[in-house]
Amino acid sequence: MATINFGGVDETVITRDEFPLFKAQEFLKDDTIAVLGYGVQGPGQALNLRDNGFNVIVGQREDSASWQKAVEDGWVPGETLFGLEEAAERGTIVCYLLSDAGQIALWPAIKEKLTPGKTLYFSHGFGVTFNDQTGIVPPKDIDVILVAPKGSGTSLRRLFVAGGGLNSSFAIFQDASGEAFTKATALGIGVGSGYLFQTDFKKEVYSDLTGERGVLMGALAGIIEAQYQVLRQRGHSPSEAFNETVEELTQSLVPLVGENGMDWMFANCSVTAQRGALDWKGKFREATLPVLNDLYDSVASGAEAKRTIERGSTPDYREKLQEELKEVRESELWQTGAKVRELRSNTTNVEA
Ligand SMILES: NC(=O)C1=CN([C@@H]2O[C@H](COP(=O)(O)OP(=O)(O)OC[C@H]3O[C@@H](n4cnc5c(N)ncnc54)[C@H](O)[C@@H]3O)[C@@H](O)[C@H]2O)C=CC1
Ligand SMILES: CC(=O)[C@](C)(O)C(=O)O
Ligand SMILES: [Mg+2]
Ligand SMILES: [Mg+2]
Repeated sequence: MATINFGGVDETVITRDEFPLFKAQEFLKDDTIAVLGYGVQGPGQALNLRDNGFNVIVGQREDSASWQKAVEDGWVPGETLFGLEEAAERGTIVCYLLSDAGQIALWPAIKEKLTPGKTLYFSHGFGVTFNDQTGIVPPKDIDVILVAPKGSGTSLRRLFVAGGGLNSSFAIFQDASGEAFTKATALGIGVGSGYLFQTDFKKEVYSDLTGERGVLMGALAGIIEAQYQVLRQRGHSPSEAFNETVEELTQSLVPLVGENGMDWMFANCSVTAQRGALDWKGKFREATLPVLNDLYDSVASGAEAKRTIERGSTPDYREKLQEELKEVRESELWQTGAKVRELRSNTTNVEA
């Protein structure tokens, strides 16, 4: 366990240097890790764990497209791929990676399989933190832990395959065995994280729900729509509005932020751009602060959880989501994006 100073604040972080993969393999060598759910996190985590040498099985609804995907990924029905309840029965560590609404529906059946000595693993603090709404109250005689990769399961897998990894936060909710901490560490290293940041279930879910509804997804999508709309209404062409709102952001500027911070991105832009950005960022901050505070209140009151559960529990929730995504995809903004993406000059400089 290392103490690392982040901007003046000390935090606890576990690193792969102090807890190498062989130690994780040794610690979990007698365990069967059952990954329930094969949506986005399920495949990422199950495949990384399998490739890292752990005993992994997958549980998924038999009549689903994801079952087929699991078969294509090399999980063998009756050997390493089972129905949800059977996988939970066989696993000593049950990774509950159904959608947060799906976890509620399956809980009564899965709870029965969580016999003393087993471990229940989440990648989100949702089910346990909002248990007044989810009904997810784990039995007292099991370990309950969390490892939450800080990104999409798709990235978790892609970065692993490319030889890297994605960091995770981790937390302990219940330590019946006295070994929950080591177990969470071993699993975090197992799914491919090089660094594990300690948190608790409530902090994980509050920050995660705020982040994805805010800057990471909701605010990003909203502010892009707003700027595109202004440029279009002021007479700019779709390609010009898109290039100045999205293409330059994703292709040029955000990678520079990721590489070396905001001031580095600024420093690689013109003095004119820097002057304007420094003058305007305060206005944007003040304008969005009330919205972000509303958002946090809505997360903390349980209202976001309530809405997620209600909307996610209707029989046609996937179709409805698809319709909403289709509307986004078919908007002028994102149709322009599709065309602009085709024109990326990836190969221009290598052609004769
Ligand atoms: N999507 C991501 O990359 C991330 C997800 N998480 C967390 O990981 C967990 C899993 O999330 P995702 O992979 O996004 O889930 P998902 O929405 O892709 O669903 C996972 C699986 O649950 C199944 N499922 C959904 N409703 C069901 C029901 N009523 N009965 C039986 N099965 C059902 C689906 O068929 C699918 O195989 C969640 O707790 C989520 O918050 C955490 C970090 C990132
Ligand atoms: C990818 C991730 O970490 C999110 C955005 O929080 C999620 O998919 O829930
Ligand atoms: Mg997240
Ligand atoms: Mg999330």
